[in-house]
Amino acid sequence: MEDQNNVRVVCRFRPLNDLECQRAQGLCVSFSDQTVCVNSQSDSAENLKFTFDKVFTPESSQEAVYNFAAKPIVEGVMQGFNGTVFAYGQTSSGKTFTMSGPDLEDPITMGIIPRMVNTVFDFISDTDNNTEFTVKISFCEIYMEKIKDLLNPTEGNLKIHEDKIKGVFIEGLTEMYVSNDIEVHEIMKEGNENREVASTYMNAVSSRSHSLFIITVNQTNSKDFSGKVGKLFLVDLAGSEKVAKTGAAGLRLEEAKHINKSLTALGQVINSLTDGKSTHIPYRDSKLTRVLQDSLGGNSKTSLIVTCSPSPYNEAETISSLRFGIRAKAIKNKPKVNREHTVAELKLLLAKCQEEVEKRDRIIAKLENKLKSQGDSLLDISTCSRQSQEKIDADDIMAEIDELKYRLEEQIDISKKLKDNNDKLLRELAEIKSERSMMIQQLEETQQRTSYAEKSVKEQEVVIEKLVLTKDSLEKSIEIAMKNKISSDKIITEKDSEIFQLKQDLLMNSPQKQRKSITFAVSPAELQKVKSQNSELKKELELTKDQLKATVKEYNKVIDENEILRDKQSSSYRKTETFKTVSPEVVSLKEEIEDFKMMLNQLQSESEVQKLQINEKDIEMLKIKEENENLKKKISDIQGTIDEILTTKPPEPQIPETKIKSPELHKHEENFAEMLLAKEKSQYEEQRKRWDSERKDIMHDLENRINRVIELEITLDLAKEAHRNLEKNIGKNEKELIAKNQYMEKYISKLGSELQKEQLLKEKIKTECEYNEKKLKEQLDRVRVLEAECEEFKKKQLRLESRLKFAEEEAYNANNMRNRPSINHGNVRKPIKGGFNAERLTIMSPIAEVGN
Ligand SMILES: Nc1ncnc2c1ncn2[C@@H]1O[C@H](COP(=O)(O)OP(=O)(O)OP(=O)(O)O)[C@@H](O)[C@H]1O
Repeated sequence: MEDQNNVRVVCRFRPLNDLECQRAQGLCVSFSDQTVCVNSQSDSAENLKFTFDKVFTPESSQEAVYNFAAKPIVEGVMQGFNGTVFAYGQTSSGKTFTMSGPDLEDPITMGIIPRMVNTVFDFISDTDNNTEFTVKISFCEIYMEKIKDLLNPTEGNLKIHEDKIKGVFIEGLTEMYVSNDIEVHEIMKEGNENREVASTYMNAVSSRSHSLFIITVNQTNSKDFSGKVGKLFLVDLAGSEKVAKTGAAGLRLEEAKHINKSLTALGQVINSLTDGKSTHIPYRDSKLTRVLQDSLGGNSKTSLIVTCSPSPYNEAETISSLRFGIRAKAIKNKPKVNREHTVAELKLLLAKCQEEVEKRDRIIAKLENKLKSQGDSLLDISTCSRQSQEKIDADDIMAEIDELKYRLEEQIDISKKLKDNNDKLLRELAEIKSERSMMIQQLEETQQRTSYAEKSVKEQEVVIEKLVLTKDSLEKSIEIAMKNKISSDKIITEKDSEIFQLKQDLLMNSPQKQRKSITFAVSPAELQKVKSQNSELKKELELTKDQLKATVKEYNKVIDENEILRDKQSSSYRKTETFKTVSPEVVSLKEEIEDFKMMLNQLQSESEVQKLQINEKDIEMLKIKEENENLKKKISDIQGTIDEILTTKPPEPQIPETKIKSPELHKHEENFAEMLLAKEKSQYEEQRKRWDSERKDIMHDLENRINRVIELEITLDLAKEAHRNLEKNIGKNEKELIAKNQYMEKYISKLGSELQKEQLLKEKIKTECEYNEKKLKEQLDRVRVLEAECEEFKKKQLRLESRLKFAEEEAYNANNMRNRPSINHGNVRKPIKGGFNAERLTIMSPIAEVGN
């Protein structure tokens, strides 16, 4: 039964919402039964008219929409056709409202899907009990080009496949057997909770994916074992949206891009299907079009509900949706009943054929016998004609028998194949079972290892925490030690400079100033004071040094002068000697005395100057005692010489014996000589007195100087002692500091090495941790893989079990064709016999098992 069938397209307008009421006044559309007229608000645009199979106004009920747009489709499904109902429209136009409705169980507001489910079960309950039904449901969504199983959300990226028997299908999609509408509602609710929805400016609960609700109805007639299967696709498309209006950003924007892209692909498929010239239909451009391949231009009865907003605010989107609907209306599908030839049905057919063959064989045999008994002569024309007629019949029958034989052979082949397949499946099942037990064992081992690894990771984490704490405290200690070291270094440097300064001062400074006891631990103010004192002492020392130099210079000068004086004295002495020996030369002697006097005067004046100079310069002498003694000795020599000179009587002038002097002349000469002598004597006395006083002064000065020298020597000794003490103290402190420093350095190096060790340990633990984490991750991944595999195996096993049971059932059915007892396969399949009306809403069976 094949027919060309256009896609039924209806259009539904929803009431205005709050946003639209705020944005614009009134409606932009007017309706008739099948026509929508868009009264464009913009001056440039002309009014547009669109004709559909039906137009539903904002006042239209859910039931009305269902009855027109969906009920015929579900009725077709119950006859073995494939059916599709899908809703298309801009975001917030009412697709979900139309397909699901706000309440699945509210008879007024429930949408197309729950109504269809009701229709399916109504149909089953209204059918006589010779037909057995199984109803399976699947629920998935296409979100960002990935197919997610809403009944098993762990399956997030299912693949689409196609084969000759099944057509296009989603591999691995969960199919649940259901036996009543309440179960379906429960499963739907569960699936809806897994859907991707989000709030946008346009819709508080906007679907961000295309959802597909699939109902598969299998029916088998228990009389003729004929079977048929109808598949119903109920599609709630995601809404096309203008990003500016919905305010989509980030993930919402990505979703919007995918939604719009797949809807464009849908539009292109519809264009290609309807333009009359395309040879290629781009079904593979998106998952949506690929899944809906049969619904669009294929083996399906399809209804499209275009949902629209009547507001001028959404005029452009409404026009676009209406255009889409108009194009879709032109799609022609080729729906056909999906018959299923069960083994039982075929065997029944075969048995019938065999019966017929046997019957015919019997007739032929009878005829042949008759022929033989009557002989060839009895054959007349009429017999011939009857025979020929019978022969024709027989030929037909033989042909039919041949065909039946051929079909029988085919069925035997199929049965054989099924048996082989069954055996293979059994073997697979056994393998899977053993594999599964191995995997469970592996899983247990892995879990054990994982728990060990977790435990060791925890322990290591504790160790790391402790180490981190130790490291922190060590770092703090090091910090403190470093600070101490820095301050110690600073103190050492200060002390070094102080020591150096003090050493310098000690070398240069006057001991007097250093009498003060110098302690090591001086305050900065004291230090400053000491420094200033030191500089003063230094200055004083410099001055003293200069004075000493000057004194030495003067001393040398005095010595030189004394030398001159002695030379002069000796020359005077030599002259006196000459005077004694040469009395006749009195005149020249007088002259010489005059010279001498002058010289003495000069000496006197020079001595005066010297005295003045000595008095003026308060020079301190740094001379060792020997030099003083020498000075004293020299002075005493001078003194001796002077005394000698003074005590020595001048030689009496010798009168040459050859020349006889007169007594008056002689007396006169004697008087003159005495006078001269007295004068000279008084002069000598005077000079001696002066020299005495000078000597006294010098002696006094010398004594002072000696005292000063002694004093300086004492000060020097004290200073030396203080220096020694200081050195001792400094040495002691220095030693302490050095020891302290060494200790600190040792401590720091120890801490450093400990820290290094800790860091190495930490690094080691870190790498171990990383390694363990990696291992753990690997193990977890492995566990996950194993779990997934296990899950997969479980599923496979279930599928195999169900297939096996199905095959067993089929085999059993085949063996008990005529007297078939009813089999209840528990939770694998849920065969529902037609006419179960009384039980329908009262029995709440457990959610059916997965099947494929
Ligand atoms: N015919 C209607 N009567 C009353 N309210 C409606 C109707 N159609 C839609 N609504 C309301 O409009 C809002 C948006 O509807 P819905 O969520 O079904 O839009 P949608 O097309 O599925 O949007 P999206 O594409 O964003 O998922 C909902 O609050 C819904 O209840």
